[in-house]
Amino acid sequence: MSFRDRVTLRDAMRGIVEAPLLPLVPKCFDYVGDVAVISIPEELEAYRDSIVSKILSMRGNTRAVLNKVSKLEGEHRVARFELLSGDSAETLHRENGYTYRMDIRKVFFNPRLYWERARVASKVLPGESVLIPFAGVGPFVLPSAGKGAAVCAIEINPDACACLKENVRLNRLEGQVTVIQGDAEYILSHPDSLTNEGFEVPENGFDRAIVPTPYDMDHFLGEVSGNVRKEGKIHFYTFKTDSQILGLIEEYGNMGFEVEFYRRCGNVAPGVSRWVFDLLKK
Ligand SMILES: C[S@@+](CC[C@H](N)C(=O)[O-])C[C@H]1O[C@@H](n2cnc3c(N)ncnc32)[C@H](O)[C@@H]1O
Repeated sequence: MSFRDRVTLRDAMRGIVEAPLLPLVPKCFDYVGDVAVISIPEELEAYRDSIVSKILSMRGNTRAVLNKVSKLEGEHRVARFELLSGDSAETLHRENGYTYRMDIRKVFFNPRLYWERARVASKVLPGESVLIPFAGVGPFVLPSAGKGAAVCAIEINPDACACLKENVRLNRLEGQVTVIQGDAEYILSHPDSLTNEGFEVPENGFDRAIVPTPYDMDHFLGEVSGNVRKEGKIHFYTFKTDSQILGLIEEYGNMGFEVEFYRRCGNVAPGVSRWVFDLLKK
């Protein structure tokens, strides 16, 4: 069956949900491991059970269904969910050859970014030192370590940190990853704290930084840059409208970076997209 032939959830609910409400049924939903994750609009409250039954019938091994009831919230960037089916939302998710244990009710994870993460990991070279602040459960960390880099990962959410440590073990990458729980802004402005945690910072700075920046933390680029060596690389994620991009390229040039590549990696709000910039520090 080709992608075009695939039956969407909305198609599958035709004849079950009354016609005027059908456009409100999401066309698709995500899987994190064997947990299906959907956002059911309030107007479809009366159809929740039938939507859940349909989702469970669409893929045989679905163990739980989560309904996302809020946007990402707070410093940890975690949404609120209702468990509509199943006993637990803890799962093992496979991405780009690595296994991640997590419960997305406690940690941030977006399965749609798998291609972008593979793209960035493909740039990492064996023996590099790589800094990854805002590391989450490790989707940039494990593939970088798997390429033979020495990775320093910083994450503030204790639940995400615990998952990240377990995921490093699960994928047998213990020798190559140092996980530090704490505020990346504080830690990078006090480089001694990296050494105190057992990470040997290269004398001239990291070879590479991968920065999945949360909203409103663009100022963090300066902090990261101070920890990256001259001619080192920074993969910087930021949320912007199309009209802001040209100005941003100029701004990065003025900050002493060469923009080697940039691309949009998904919409996050009307008119606003997540962008990645591959920067070379001059
Ligand atoms: C957008 S998520 C990205 C997570 C992960 N890199 C991924 O792609 O799945 C941002 C992460 O940064 C963490 N975070 C937010 N503020 C932080 C801070 N000041 N220091 C360290 N981590 C922080 C959040 O807990 C969250 O896990």
